[in-house]
Amino acid sequence: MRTAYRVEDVRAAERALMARVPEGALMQRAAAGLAAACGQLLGKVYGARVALLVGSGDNGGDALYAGARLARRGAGVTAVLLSPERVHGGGVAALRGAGGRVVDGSGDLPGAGGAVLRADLVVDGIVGIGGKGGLRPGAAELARAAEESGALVVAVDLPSGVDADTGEVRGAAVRADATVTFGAYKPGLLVDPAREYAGALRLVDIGLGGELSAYAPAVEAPQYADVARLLPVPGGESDKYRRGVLGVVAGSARYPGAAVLAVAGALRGGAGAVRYVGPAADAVIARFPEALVSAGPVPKAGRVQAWVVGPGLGDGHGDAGERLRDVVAADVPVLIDADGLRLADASAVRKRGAPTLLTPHAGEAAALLGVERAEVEASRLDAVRELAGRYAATVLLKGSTTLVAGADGGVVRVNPTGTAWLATAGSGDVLSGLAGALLAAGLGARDAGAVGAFLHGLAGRLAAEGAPVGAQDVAEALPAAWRDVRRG
Ligand SMILES: NC(=O)C1=CN([C@@H]2O[C@H](COP(=O)(O)OP(=O)(O)OC[C@H]3O[C@@H](n4cnc5c(N)ncnc54)[C@H](OP(=O)(O)O)[C@@H]3O)[C@@H](O)[C@H]2O)[C@@H](O)CC1
Ligand SMILES: [K+]
Repeated sequence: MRTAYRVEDVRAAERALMARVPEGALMQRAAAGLAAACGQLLGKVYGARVALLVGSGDNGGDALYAGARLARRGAGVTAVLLSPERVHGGGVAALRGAGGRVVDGSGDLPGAGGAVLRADLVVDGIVGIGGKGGLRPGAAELARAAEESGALVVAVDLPSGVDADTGEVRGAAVRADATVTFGAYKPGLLVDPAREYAGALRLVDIGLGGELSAYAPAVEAPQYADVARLLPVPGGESDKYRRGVLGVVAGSARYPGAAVLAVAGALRGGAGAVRYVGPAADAVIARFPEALVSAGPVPKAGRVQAWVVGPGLGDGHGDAGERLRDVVAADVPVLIDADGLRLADASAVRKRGAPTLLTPHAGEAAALLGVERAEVEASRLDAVRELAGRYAATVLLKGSTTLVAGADGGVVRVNPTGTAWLATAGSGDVLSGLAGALLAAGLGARDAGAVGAFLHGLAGRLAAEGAPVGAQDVAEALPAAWRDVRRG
């Protein structure tokens, strides 16, 4: 797992560690890691033009000490100070001692902007975990100059202007090609919209690991090995029931395709068998003769270990409402998606005894929360936690960084395999069948959501290879995604 910790926990761990190491040692470790990363990105340090954007806190101190190291290796380094009267004194002295230049960036001074515009590399040390809100005007102007310069931009600890804990970007922020972060990832580096500003991530070990083990991460991103451990690979004793039989209530006369895609996601995603219940039975059986289909009712469908309900149900007219109620009342894990989210009775969902997994996209989450879609997109971590609490359910919030939160308020999983090519009609139906198959195989709701999102993202990438794909292609690529994960 790639783990990210809350700022207050990082700070507490730093305090504990600082009490045991010489003064300034942590900043020197940070600066050494930062300078090494900058050197690698530049390729050739000697003769490179480097501009440091230096704020008044320790984030600026890191930039100054790293700048001094680059200057000693022959780079031409200019520090632009946003508040010359409140700057890290030791850092300025070190830079000057190494032959670096210092200019006043607090006013409208041509020297400051010029240094940024001419730079090969801009180091963003405006603000780190001490930041509040979007960048202030002077800092925002320098961030714009950095973007216009075409230089490589390396953020120190965090891109300045993004919220470390929530991933929110409320106002101007630095857009970095790479972010060198210290001690631990911060949640905002893994979650959009902030993640998009961070570029490639590099973690510098400053010795915080032991102290941090006292805290639980706020966010974690599963890696290949984590997902491989959770894959329900059949053994010698497996039969279709042991692998998991999934019931699917999806599709309508108007939207039969949603049923076909959900069943495709389940069968390609590892279900031992799928029982489809609803009006799209003919369409399902025509495409998947291995599916067991019936028109209903749900209680007569036969034994299943989990249900998926919702994709393509439409407005809930006819028997659809009854099928939905029966599934919500079932004593097995249930995944509710799409129209099912809108139509399900919230109090019946909350009262369920077996695990529940809700899989809204931002628009659906916004409707459930009674806020604008843009608000959910701006504040995805808050939104997914809030929904999970309200529904006493596990919630998978789809999007560029898909999130999975449990009702217990614990660590939120973020999926690292997403791709914009997955933003295509029916792709969510495939995910619901896939994650439902994982529930039926016995994974808990958080694991089923996280593993489903990981495989779905990977399948999307494999199917797309940089070109458009349809949802069926994504379903067809699921076995390849499985193989990829098992190979590591
Ligand atoms: N502790 C450690 O062991 C280690 C810490 N390390 C480093 O220290 C960093 C944390 O340093 P920090 O606490 O000094 O805060 P920091 O991020 O520099 O920001 C505070 C300054 O920013 C300003 N400011 C705030 N909001 C702003 C805005 N929107 N736009 C513009 N300015 C804004 C704010 O101004 P003020 O509100 O005071 O006027 C204040 O002056 C951390 O990220 C890491 O890089 C490493 O060396 C490893 C060891
Ligand atoms: K920064």
